[in-house]
Order: sequence, then C-alpha cells, then structure tokens
Amino acid sequence: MFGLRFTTLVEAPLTVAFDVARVLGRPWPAPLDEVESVRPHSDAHTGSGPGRRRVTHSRRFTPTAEGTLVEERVEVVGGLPGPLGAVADRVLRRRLERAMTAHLDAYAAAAADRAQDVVQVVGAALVDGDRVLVAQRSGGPYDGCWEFPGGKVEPGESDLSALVRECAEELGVVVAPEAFLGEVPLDGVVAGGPRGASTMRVWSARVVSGEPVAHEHTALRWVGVDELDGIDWIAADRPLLPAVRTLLTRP
Ligand SMILES: Nc1nc2c([nH]c(=O)n2[C@H]2C[C@H](O)[C@@H](COP(=O)(O)OP(=O)(O)OP(=O)(O)O)O2)c(=O)[nH]1
Repeated sequence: MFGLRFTTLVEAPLTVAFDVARVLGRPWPAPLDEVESVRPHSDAHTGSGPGRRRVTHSRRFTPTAEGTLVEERVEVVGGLPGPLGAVADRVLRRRLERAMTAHLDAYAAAAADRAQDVVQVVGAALVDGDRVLVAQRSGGPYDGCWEFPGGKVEPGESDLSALVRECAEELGVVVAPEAFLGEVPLDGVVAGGPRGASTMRVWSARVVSGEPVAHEHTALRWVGVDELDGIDWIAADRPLLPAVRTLLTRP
C-alpha cells in the first residue's frame, strides 16, 4: 500500500483546468470508475490496478491569484504481502511517479493553451472601511441585478490590468487591487464562447483616486455586511459573499 501526491499550478481558469483534466484522463491503461465529480472543484475515480491492487485517484482544483492549483492523490492498496510485495510496490510507485510527472507537464501546457480561447471576467470588491461597492447592471440578461464592477479581460491583458481598466471605465476611479478573493464559474455564454467555460476572478481593491460614478451601471451602492445577503445579486456571485463578509468584518 502506498500513496502519491502531486501539485501542479495551471495557468487556466478553474473550469478549463477541470475540463482539460477530464479529457486527458490518467497516464495508465486500466480504466477507473468515477466515485464523485463536483465540477469544477474535485473528482475521484477508483478501480483495479496491476496485481490485484485497488487504485484511487482524486483531484482537487483550487483557485489562486496565479491560476488553478491542482492537487492529485493516487492511493494504491492491496497487492502481494511480504518482501516480494514491497519490491513490487516500489517498482510500481516509481513507474507511476514517472508517468504522472510527464502527464502533468503535458496537462499544464494543454490547459494553458485551451485557456487562450476562453474569455475571462474579473471583478473588484471595492472596500471602504466596513462597506463594499455594489453596482446594478443595466440591460442584458442580468438587467437590474447587482454585481461587482469589472468585465472581460482583453487578449494579452493581465487580470489585474483588466480590473484597473474596467474600474476606470465603469466608475471613473483609479483602484489598487489587494487580495485575491476567489473565482466562480459563470453559467452563461461570455463573449460568444462555450456555455459555462468562463469564470469570474475577484480581488478586493481600494479606490486610490476619484469618487465612483455610475458610467455604465444603473446605480451604485456602498453596502455593509448586514445588507450583503439581501441584495439581488447575479446568482454566480453569491459563493463569493463569505470572502467579502470576512473583508468587511476583519478588525
Ligand atoms: N462585471 C461583472 N460581470 C459579472 C458578474 N457576475 C457575472 O456573472 N458576470 C458576468 C456578466 C457578463 O456575462 C460577464 C461580464 O461581462 P461585461 O459585459 O461586464 O464585460 P465588459 O465590461 O467587458 O462589457 P462589454 O465591453 O463587452 O460591454 O460576466 C459580476 O459580479 N461583475
């Protein structure tokens, strides 16, 4: 019995990191059965391995400021008892390590490549003391819903440059991004891409120059922690609220 753990940082949004991992599968021939799958956060598969062993392969996808951190665990149980079994386990372990390392390099490159075709959205949780700025969308499918100021990242643009540019265009202010708060999958079609492929990545930020004015939204509001839940948010944004609440209540 032994276990292996691998971590890979993928320059791709959560959804792309997850979907590409699923397409590529794993670098050994025996198929595994799915135990669970929570797109785009985790999956686990199990099945028979060589020499009457049982193999379980689980993956967890975590958003970070730099990209998606993919943690993989391969657990191998069973096999021959005694010293012979220990030797066989060592050989299999080395084979799996080599195969997984090559596989993960190819995977990271494929996911980064695929990410080029998926338009990303960035959002700013602009904080002033114990309040955060929310903006009411004007027109389109989310007309009247509230959101974080932000928008689509342009080709070749970094997430943070897009965040600063969008806040300047939408609110007429200069902002300084601070902490990465999280990433949520967007259900809809973004910029004509595949449905459900894009995500929004949100940072906390502060206004360093100017006073926010609604250039593109119907209205702006500074809200406190008690008002957060009652707002008619775009549904995709709700999973970010615990992180925003923490921002507003920290001493
Ligand atoms: N800005 C923003 N967009 C969000 C949020 N939640 C959410 O699902 N979205 C979706 C709505 C849109 O499909 C997409 C953002 O596109 P956008 O229309 O705001 O982008 P943009 O400012 O670049 O707009 P445009 O130049 O194409 O008009 O992300 C949010 O909190 N803020």
